[in-house]
Amino acid sequence: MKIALGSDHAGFELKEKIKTFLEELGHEILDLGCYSKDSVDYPEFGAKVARAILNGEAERGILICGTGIGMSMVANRFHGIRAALCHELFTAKMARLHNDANILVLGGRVIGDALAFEMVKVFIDTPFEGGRHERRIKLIDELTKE
Ligand SMILES: O=C(CO)[C@H](O)[C@H](O)[C@H](O)COP(=O)(O)O
Repeated sequence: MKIALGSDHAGFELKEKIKTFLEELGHEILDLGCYSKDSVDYPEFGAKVARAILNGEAERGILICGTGIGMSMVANRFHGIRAALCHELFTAKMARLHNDANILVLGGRVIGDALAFEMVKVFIDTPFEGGRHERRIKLIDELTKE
C-alpha cells in the first residue's frame, strides 16, 4: 500500500521509526516531512498529507505531532479526509471498521513506540466494514458541503 507520512518536530522521531517499520512490511512510503527535529509548524505537514490522499498520491496517511490534536484539526478541515486521533488499539481498529478513516493521527509525546507500531499495523490491515457505515460516511460529506 502507498502510505503518506507527515510530522512536525515533535513527531519527527516517531515518524522515522514508523517509516522503517512500514518499509520492512513492504509498503511504499511518501515522506512529506518534516525532515529534522528543527522546530516547524504542524499545519503545513498536515495539509500536505491531506492533499496527497485527496489527489490519489497515497491511499492512507499517518500524521504525528506532539499530542496529535493539531494535526487532526488540520487534516479534518479537508473535505473527504477522515482523520482519526488514536491512543489505543481498539480505537485504531474501529476507525477503519466503522469510519473508513484515511489518516491515522498519533501523538509522539503521548504514546510509546511499541503501541504506535501496533496501531499503525491495525490501521493499515483493517478493512472498512461498509453497510450502514457507508451511509454515515456519505452523510459527513453531504452535511458539510460548503
Ligand atoms: O498537537 C500539537 C499542536 O496542537 C502538537 O503537540 C505540536 O507538536 C506542539 O504544539 C509543538 O510544541 P512545541 O513546544 O513548539 O515543541
